[in-house]
Amino acid sequence: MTYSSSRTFSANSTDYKLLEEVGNGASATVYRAIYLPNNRQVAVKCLDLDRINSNFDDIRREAQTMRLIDHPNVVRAYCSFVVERCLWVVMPFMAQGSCLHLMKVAYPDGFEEGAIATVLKETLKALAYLHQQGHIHRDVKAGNILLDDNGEVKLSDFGVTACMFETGDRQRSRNTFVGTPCWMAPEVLQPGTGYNSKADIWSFGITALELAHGHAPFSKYPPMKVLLMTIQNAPPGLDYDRDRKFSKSFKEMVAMCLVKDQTKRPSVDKLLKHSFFKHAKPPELSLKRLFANLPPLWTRVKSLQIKDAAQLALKKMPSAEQEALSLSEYQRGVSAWNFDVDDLKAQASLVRDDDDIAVIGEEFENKLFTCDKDTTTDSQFSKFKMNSDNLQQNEIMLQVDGNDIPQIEKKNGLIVETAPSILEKDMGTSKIKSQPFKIGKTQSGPLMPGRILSHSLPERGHAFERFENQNQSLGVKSNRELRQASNLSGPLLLPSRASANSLSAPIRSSGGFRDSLDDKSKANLVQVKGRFSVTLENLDQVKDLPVNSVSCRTSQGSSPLMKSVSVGDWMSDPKQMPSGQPSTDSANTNNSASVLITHLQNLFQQTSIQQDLIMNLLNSLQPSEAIDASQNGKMPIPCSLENNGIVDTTASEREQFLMAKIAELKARTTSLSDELASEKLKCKQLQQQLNAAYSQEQNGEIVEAA
Ligand SMILES: Nc1ncnc2c1ncn2[C@@H]1O[C@H](COP(=O)(O)OP(=O)(O)OP(=O)(O)O)[C@@H](O)[C@H]1O
Repeated sequence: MTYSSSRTFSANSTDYKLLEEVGNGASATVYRAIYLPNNRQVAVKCLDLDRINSNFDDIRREAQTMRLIDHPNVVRAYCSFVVERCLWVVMPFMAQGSCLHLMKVAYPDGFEEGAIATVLKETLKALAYLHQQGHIHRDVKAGNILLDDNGEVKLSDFGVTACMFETGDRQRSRNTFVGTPCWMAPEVLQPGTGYNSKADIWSFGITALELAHGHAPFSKYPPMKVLLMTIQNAPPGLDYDRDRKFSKSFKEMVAMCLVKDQTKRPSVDKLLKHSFFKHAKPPELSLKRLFANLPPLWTRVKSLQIKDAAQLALKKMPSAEQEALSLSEYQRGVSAWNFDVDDLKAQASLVRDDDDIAVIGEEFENKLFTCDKDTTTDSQFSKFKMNSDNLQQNEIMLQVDGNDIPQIEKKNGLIVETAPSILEKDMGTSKIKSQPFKIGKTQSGPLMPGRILSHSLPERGHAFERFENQNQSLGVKSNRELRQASNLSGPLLLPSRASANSLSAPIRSSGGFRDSLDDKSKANLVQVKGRFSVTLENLDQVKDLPVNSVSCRTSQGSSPLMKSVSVGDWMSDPKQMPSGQPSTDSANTNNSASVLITHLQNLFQQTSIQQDLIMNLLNSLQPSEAIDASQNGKMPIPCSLENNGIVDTTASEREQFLMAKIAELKARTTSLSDELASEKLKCKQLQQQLNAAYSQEQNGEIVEAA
């Protein structure tokens, strides 16, 4: 494939001498080069065909488009041809590189207003030309605004440019999804909306902010979060206080571009008439001084690369440090009694699957965000990897679904947090009318095996509240209401054992379930205390636990996320208990005292932890929360029903009901706490006795040996 717009340049790679690298993009490396036949300096952009998503037709279109471009403010392609697995595009060399590069090197906080006005005005001229020709650039950003030695400004990179006239006017509103998240207009991010050249105006506004601050708004966030923020948040702009140094007309011009409704954005021609551009100086006067004292472009690029490499090396921490970080994150999650929803959001935002990306906006609450190691880039997934690697085959999934509360799951069978409660399901149906509080059926029941101990539910309620406050516009409110219903009045449910790191191996829920224990479990029974039975069948597991550590909170190398949701998960389902350990009787004196001591030490620790957990739960279950929630209109009426008046229960009844449930839950938790306290005491005494027995036994052995 060869396209040449000028006879001056051949499509023969041997005619070009590639010199220094002057830029590196997502899909290409750009070199300064010499065209040997006439010794002219050019830039050669080498697009790695294996790295780019576009198919051959797209690439050909790109080359064709560039070839036809002819405007002083647009970088044109002299010619393009394929060399091995690369497409070479020969262009004019822009000796000062991009505005982004310049900011990185010398203006980290952005340019001053005069320079910005000039750069933007020249860029607008380029856009005016492109739009006139029927093109949408779709990738307007500081990295694509190039500067030459004389201050000339050119818009470059047609990697994602599409020609609106390709297949007639119908293509004016395209439904494809390409570009760079930070600069992308809301309508581009929302599938099915369709967009047109006004998308470039939004990107232009973002570029204005980028030039003013040195970075684009939201640039520190991962892509998915940027998408969400672009759709959900008010448009970014120049701040009255923070951006005091900028003129009112600049602020006004930016605000005009960054209007979410694309039809309300000005055209390029209208923008060019804005007062902000009226006094913009010509480039040679305004821009040359920006790079007057800087070394040549390639030297700057090189030193930037070295700096970046050094930073990258710093980030690549040894595994011990990673573990320490993992530990600290884990402790943070546990001590705060929640998992940080912002973290979850951040992780949800690491989604790479385009299908998932394209499900934002109005449909948000019905969509699934999947964090998948396989479909996420290494850097994006680094945190996840760090967290989940230690859980071996398990992956974590965050779901946001219309019917389900956000769920954390480990794939491959080990469930950390499962499907929504019966209540949540039921409340979404018309059954609600006759059984508005079906939860009552379960809330006072026994500890349920195989389900979740929602030890952090109140906190999670708050956490999700934060999350949902940000998502009100997306209609997630109804989900919160459903969730809170279960949070406040749901049964105290015990989960399956989530992982080997679960803190409560030796304690099993029994109580009313004692009879249901299988024979083997009964044989292993050491002690029944209230709702709990202590068996010896987990002795091996218990031995694995660090004897002198405070708790599994300090165990290293596990997922903070997983732990923060799994701490306090209690083994409760006899069927799910690991079996195969030798059956032992509680009175079996064949067990050596040392093993029992170890066991009891661990038991003691476990009990302390459980007690801590319960105390925390108690502390977090303040009735005032429920009152607050009800006053804020957050009580559990599903939106769909609330609006059409099917639900006839008044707010105060619900409030009373939930208050009663809280009180009940609190009472049950208190009793559990008491039981644990007494268990703890008992363990301590047993331990002392066994310590004494052990030392006696040792003394006896020594005497015997003597
Ligand atoms: N003609 C040119 N002259 C000088 N430098 C250039 C030229 N073209 C590109 N560069 C430099 O190379 C960098 C990367 O180029 P370009 O943006 O075309 O690559 P890309 O892979 O398409 O990037 P992205 O997809 O991230 O926009 C630019 O930011 C700029 O600094």
